[in-house]
Amino acid sequence: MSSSSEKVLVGCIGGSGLYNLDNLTPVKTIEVDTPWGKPSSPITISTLPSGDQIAFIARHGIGHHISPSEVPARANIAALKHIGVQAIVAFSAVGSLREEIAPGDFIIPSQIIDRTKGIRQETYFRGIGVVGHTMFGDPFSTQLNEFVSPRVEKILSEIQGGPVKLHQNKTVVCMEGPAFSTRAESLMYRLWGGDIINMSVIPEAKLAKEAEIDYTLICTSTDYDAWRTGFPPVTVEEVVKTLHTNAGNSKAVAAGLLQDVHDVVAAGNVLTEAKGSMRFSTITSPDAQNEEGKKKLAFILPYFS
Ligand SMILES: CSC[C@H]1O[C@H](OP(=O)(O)O)[C@H](O)[C@@H]1O
Ligand SMILES: Nc1ncnc2[nH]cnc12
Repeated sequence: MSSSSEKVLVGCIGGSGLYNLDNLTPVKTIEVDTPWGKPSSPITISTLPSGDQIAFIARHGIGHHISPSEVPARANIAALKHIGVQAIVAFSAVGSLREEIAPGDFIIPSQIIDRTKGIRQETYFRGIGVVGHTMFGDPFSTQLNEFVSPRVEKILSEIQGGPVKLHQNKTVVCMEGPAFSTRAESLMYRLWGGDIINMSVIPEAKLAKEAEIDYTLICTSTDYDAWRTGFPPVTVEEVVKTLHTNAGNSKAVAAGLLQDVHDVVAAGNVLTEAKGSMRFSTITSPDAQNEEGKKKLAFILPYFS
């Protein structure tokens, strides 16, 4: 446990069912305006028992009024980066494409198949006169995934009402929604190698890469989507059945994990890949970079100022 500091190094994004971390101690909410608009919700700053602070955003807004295609992901990621966040632990409710991933299980994916439809604002590098191509072969922070996985596994093995199973190194399909998949699509995703499905990891993970933030996604399974013959396809009613238990378990995981994540970020010698990575992804020569575009980028990447 570290000594308390004022810096907010770690952000948490809550998904369906996870609209607050009320098992931590909230100290204030802050409104951050970004060049890409306002985040989904005010940012709640809470303290961990050590006194260290973490930042929380509800992806769909408090009360869940923002549909997956309309989440202001650029503002969410930019606001967190701007207040100092270097690592994000995000949560997501997902459907299972595999028999062995049961409702209630946790999953930490390592790969993504993007099935969004091009209607989301998925990059900071468009229309600004600065061209950047981020590395996305490993869409999550491999270093942060490696750091959190054993810790989440331990927390889930000891959790009240548990143990709860953790699956690692899985592939998440991100669909556009808001309607759920057809049976044919669900079967196709299985053939493609998809293990779980949601509507939110794209563009969140991509934008975190562009903002040089280590990003990991902790998923909770709520249903078997639409691929199982002889069973009805997923409905919101079915998702909601496990959402409450999953949210409780996610809060316990967050409480048990975030101090360690804060400490490893503060140590500065383990999560080494993200910082400075976009310097090498920008192909526009410095003298050709648009000044207004650079100003916008400097909100998240100060070396553009
Ligand atoms: C309520 S079912 C579909 C909805 O749930 C997931 O949300 P989140 O990833 O924010 O937990 C999924 O991505 C869809 O947005
Ligand atoms: N079956 C499903 N498809 C897409 N997103 C989901 N979130 C939870 N269950 C889902």
